Amino acid sequence: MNKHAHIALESLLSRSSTDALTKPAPKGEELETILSAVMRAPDHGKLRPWRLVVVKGDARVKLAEKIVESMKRLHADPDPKKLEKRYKRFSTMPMTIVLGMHLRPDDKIPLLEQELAVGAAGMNLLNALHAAGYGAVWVSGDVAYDPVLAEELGFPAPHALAGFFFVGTPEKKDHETKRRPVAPYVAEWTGEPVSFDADKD
Ligand SMILES: Cc1cc2nc3c(=O)[nH]c(=O)nc-3n(C[C@H](O)[C@H](O)[C@H](O)COP(=O)(O)O)c2cc1C
Repeated sequence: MNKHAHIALESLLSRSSTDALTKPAPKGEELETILSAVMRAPDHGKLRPWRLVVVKGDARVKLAEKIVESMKRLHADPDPKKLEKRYKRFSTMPMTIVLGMHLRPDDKIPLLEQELAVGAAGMNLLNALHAAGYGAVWVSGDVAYDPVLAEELGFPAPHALAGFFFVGTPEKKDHETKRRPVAPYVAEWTGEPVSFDADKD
């Protein structure tokens, strides 16, 4: 394996999520390079259904307020502690990138494939952030499926949100979590239906 392949694989194999994030978050040209990784996501029909919304600085507080409003909309009697926790997370994370989906329900490309392409874009974003030395975590929660919040962020139906990426510098240098072996999730098909050790009780 050549050196570049080794470095790229090491990066893929060592990524793990963290929400223990501090400043700095990427900015300027470095951020643009990282975001460019979404343009390498596989994409049936060249629809490019992913959209990235960068939320930083004072706008974080505005987003946190919208998140709390969404929670109040979705729950008749929301737990004040949960409201406070979510407000704090969204208002203090160094940066949040909202991953939106620009969906075309009438296109010949099935909606699921459009959503899968956005998922692949999200994965590329996480990997690019990690490769550049930043930390991140992809979160959703029911607010991610609130059409009113989606519209407030620029995604009126049929467009929607795929989630929120908290982005920053990992507080712990070695935050990497243990990687599970892949063998239980792999099978070779030789003519009969396969089964996986991962699915055995
Ligand atoms: C679409 C999507 C939504 C997610 N939403 C949440 C969430 O709301 N809260 C959470 O703790 N993890 C959520 N996760 C999982 C984390 O992003 C992360 O993958 C998980 O904590 C495992 O960490 P790892 O990426 O290091 O394996 C979500 C993942 C995906 C793909």
